[in-house]
Amino acid sequence: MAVLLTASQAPLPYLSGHLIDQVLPSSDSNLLLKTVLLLAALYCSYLILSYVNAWFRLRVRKEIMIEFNQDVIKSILGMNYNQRLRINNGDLLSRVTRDIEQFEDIMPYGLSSAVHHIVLSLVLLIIIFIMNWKLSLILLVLLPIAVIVYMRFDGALWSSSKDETDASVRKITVIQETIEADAEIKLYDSSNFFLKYCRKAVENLEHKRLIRQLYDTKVSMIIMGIPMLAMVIIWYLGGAMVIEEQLTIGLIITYTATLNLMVPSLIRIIEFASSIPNELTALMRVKELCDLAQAQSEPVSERNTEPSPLIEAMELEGMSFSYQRDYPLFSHLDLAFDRGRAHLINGGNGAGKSTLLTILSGELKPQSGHIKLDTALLDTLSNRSQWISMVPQRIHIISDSIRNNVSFGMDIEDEKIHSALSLVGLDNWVQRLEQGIDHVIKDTHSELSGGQIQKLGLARALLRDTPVLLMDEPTNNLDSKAVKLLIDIIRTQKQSKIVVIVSHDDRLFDAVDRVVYLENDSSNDSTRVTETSTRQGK
Ligand SMILES: Nc1ncnc2c1ncn2[C@@H]1O[C@H](COP(=O)(O)OP(=O)(O)OP(=O)(O)O)[C@@H](O)[C@H]1O
Repeated sequence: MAVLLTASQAPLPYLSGHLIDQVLPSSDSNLLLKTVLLLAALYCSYLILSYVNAWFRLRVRKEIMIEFNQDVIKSILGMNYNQRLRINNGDLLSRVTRDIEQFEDIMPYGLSSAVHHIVLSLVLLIIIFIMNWKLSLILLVLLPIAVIVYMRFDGALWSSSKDETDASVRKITVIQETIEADAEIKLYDSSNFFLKYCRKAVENLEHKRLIRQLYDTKVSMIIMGIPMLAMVIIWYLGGAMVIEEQLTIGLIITYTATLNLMVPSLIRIIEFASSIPNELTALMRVKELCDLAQAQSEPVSERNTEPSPLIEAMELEGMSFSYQRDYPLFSHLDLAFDRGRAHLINGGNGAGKSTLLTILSGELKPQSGHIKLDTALLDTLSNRSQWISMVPQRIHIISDSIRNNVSFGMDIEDEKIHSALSLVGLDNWVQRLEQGIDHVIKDTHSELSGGQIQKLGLARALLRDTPVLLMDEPTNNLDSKAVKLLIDIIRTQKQSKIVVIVSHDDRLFDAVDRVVYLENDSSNDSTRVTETSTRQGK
């Protein structure tokens, strides 16, 4: 369809020249006016055709890009924690967001645009060749020169724009780091150092920007200059041919109109050709990511009998795990957590507490051993979220309503959301908001306090009401009133659930029944459970 539309646009310059040639010899000014009006109508129809063509291509692109982005997100979500660790989450994020925008030209929309320009240029060339091959040869010689010059500048433009992007990312990072380190900058009186640090980044960016904009100007001069040169040559040679009666004025008009149509198309074709290597690299990187997700997402082989909702115990059997091949963090660890007690995991920094909790949640897979919920193996359960909920150390708030932040995809009645919010002490805050739980958190960084974020994460986990509740440093950012609420929550929850908490906070000791100490074993570098104390929780 797009090719047909394009091909129908190409004879326009010829038609205009031909009509002028019919009119001029008659010296009839009325006929001239009519012909010019007819030409104006033809040009209008050309513009309308161009619009329809673009509309058609954009519709196709919309459908394809929605599906494509969905597939990429699905692949990313299909990755398990271990795969993400291998790729490195930060890298994953920047790779996908940058790459996915980069290869639009080689997606069908971009391809159809390239095909449009190639077809248009080819048909135009064929028509003018049929009209006069001598003059067309001049165009054929000039155009490759234009292409070579343009590509020379386009390459430089591309690398300078890349330099500018890098410099811009660096500047943002520096400013972000300065904001984040604010307290320490003031504490260590290092404002001057940071001012210099920022100045250097901005100077670098501005320098790169200057170079790029100068290149930009040169390129646009060339883009304008080459067709102008071609036009002058056509007028001179064509004029001479008109004097010798080898050519008509209408044909010169045809040539200039052809040139005007062809130059933008040729530039687009060159841009397309020069961007292909980068776009292919971006596409391959996204494909590699999707393949990795598909190849490594371990299929749930044998489905196990699901445990009863009232799980008695969660057990680790001979569990070994290491982030780096030769440095095992856990070696053949056996550990059990039973229902009716709150278990606190304590120990030094880096002992592996958060890792252990992530393994218990099923997010991180140990290299060997099993995690069992009663007799059922955790990694064979069809729906982990039905059994386990977790308050992680870093809670992610999305720019959406409080309702969606707490329900997080669950279809749940307002009443339950309100009662979870009230359990964690957020009810007064929500009541003060005009929209209540429908209040949209626009700026997740500045609108909420650290404590509110922590409480939202807690409400999110409690709402799930699963037989296993895991919490990683749940007292983070909580004031003493909120810690008391949390202690009440732990005492209530442990009656019907397995509650495992990782914390350094002494205030939680009274709320738990058992403390498991993790300690680094210097003899083999792995972690061992050095003490398991049973205490009387209240
Ligand atoms: N993604 C990772 N890649 C490689 N090593 C990691 C990763 N996450 C944690 N580690 C390492 O594993 C060890 C245990 O980390 P973990 O965060 O589980 O300790 P922790 O006991 O929770 O520490 P803290 O009390 O400081 O929070 C540390 O040596 C840490 O450097």
